[in-house]
Amino acid sequence: MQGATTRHRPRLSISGVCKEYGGRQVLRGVDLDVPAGTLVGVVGENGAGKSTLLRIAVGHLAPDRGTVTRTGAVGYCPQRAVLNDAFTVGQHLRLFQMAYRLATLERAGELMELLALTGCRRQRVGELSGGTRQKLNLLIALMHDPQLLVLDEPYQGFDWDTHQRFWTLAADLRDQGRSIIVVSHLLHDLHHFDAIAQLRQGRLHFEETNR
Ligand SMILES: Nc1ncnc2c1ncn2[C@@H]1O[C@H](COP(=O)(O)OP(=O)(O)OP(=O)(O)O)[C@@H](O)[C@H]1O
Repeated sequence: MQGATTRHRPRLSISGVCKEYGGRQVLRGVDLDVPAGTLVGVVGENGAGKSTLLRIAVGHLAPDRGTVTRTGAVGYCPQRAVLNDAFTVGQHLRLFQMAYRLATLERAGELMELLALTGCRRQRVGELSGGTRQKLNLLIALMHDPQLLVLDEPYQGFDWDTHQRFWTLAADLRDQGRSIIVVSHLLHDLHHFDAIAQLRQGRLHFEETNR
């Protein structure tokens, strides 16, 4: 949260970030600090620049100006899942186990249970429903238990029970001290956030919530 507490050193600190595409300015000086134990919502109209901001936050895209500082491991759930249709769910888990250098898939197994994915382990990703693909996309972002979670509309296509379980999980992770950013379009989800950052005309406008 901008101007928020200095209790904790922010896990993510974005300062004066600007980005344009082909002469069109999308971000015009964005500042955002996300301390440990904070769940921040980023909202805004379609095309406001939310995904652009998150891609810059995780280092997938370079800003034209401004700085981004991150500490600790990052878990990024992109808006569009980057999965290989020919591989099974289990093969994805083993691939990311190597990429994250995890000794075991214990945490992935817990998340599989929580997201009701356990029965899909042997299925090829190309055969999964949209919501189930999205569960795997989220699981891959969380399976290494990162300190900073950057989640771009992570519950697209989730059924209501899974949607509710996602918010319980997000609150637990926040309470354990993780820093979490979630892009959301759903008005009925805004009460879950500690702060809401609205992206308007290339700048973030902050609202505290009653949480
Ligand atoms: N690689 C790119 N090249 C050119 N323009 C882009 C590129 N990526 C995004 N844009 C444009 O930048 C603007 C912001 O896009 P972005 O995807 O960040 O918005 P968003 O707020 O996440 O939108 P949505 O709510 O629809 O997901 C849009 O006008 C989009 O067309």
